This record gives sequence, C-alpha cells and structure tokens, in this order.
Amino acid sequence: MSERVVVAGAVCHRGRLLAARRSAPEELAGRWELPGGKLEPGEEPEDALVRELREELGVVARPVERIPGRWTLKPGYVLEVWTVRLLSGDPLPLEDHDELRWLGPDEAYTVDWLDQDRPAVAEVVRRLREAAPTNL
Ligand SMILES: Nc1nc2c([nH]c(=O)n2[C@H]2C[C@H](O)[C@@H](COP(=O)(O)OP(=O)(O)OP(=O)(O)O)O2)c(=O)[nH]1
Repeated sequence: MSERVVVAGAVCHRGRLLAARRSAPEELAGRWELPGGKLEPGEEPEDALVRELREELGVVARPVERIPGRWTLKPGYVLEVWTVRLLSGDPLPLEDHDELRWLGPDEAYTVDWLDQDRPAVAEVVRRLREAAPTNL
C-alpha cells in the first residue's frame, strides 16, 4: 500500500506562527496542529496546501520552503510540512478548527501540539528566533 501524504503549512507572519485547534475527530479534537490536509490523487503537495488553506482558513497563501523530514501519522499516512507566506486574507477557523492563535517563539509551546507536529514546529520556531531582530 502506498503512503498517503498529509501536507501542512507553517504559516508565518510578522514573526509569529499560526496554530490551529482541531475540532474533529474526537481523539484529536482540542489538540493543536499546522493547518493542512490530505493530497488528492494526482495533486502536487504545494497545490494541495494552497487548496487546504483556502478551504480551512479562507486565505490565499504561498508555500515557500519544505521543512526537511516526514513524519508518520496513523499507519499509511505521512506528514510533510512547508513554511507558508500569507498573500491575502485573515485566517479564520472555517473548517476543521475551532480556534486559531498566532504564537511568537516564546509562546510556541503554550498549546498542546499534536505529537507528530512537534519536530517541524521546533524547526520553525528556531527559524523565527533567528530571524527576530532581538531575542529579548
Ligand atoms: N492537517 C493536519 N493533519 C495532521 C497534522 N498532524 C497530524 O497528525 N495530522 C493528522 C490528522 C488527520 O488524521 C490527518 C489529516 O486529516 P485532515 O482531516 O486534516 O485531512 P483533510 O482536510 O484532507 O480531510 P478529509 O479528507 O479527512 O476530509 O493527519 C497536521 O499538522 N495537520
């Protein structure tokens, strides 16, 4: 059986990362993730990410760079993560989420991230810290 890819976006804006709280399924509801979803057959990952972020958050976004690594989710599914820039729109929890939060590097671990998201979140937080003018 081939793996199904879940693409997720580390949406970064003004030095902060967007976290989204899942509203379903029951076993994941209340946990925080990088918004995204499953690739449709024949779809390129970047296209899937643009589509998912439009559907879930109502924004136009552009994938910038893949975070190295892929992480196994439930059997048969792997997570790939891209950094993402917002082109237009303010993210809203339209689908799959019931709350959104912008987290600066020092707030990044104030939410309960899904386990599989943690390595990618750590890498993005490291990059946000490096990009910040000061770490005070
Ligand atoms: N979107 C997303 N899903 C994640 C992350 N981490 C993680 O374990 N998952 C899991 C949760 C889900 O079981 C699966 C993705 O499913 P999804 O429900 O977001 O996908 P989708 O929007 O395409 O929805 P559908 O096909 O089920 O309707 O991957 C993450 O950071 N983002």
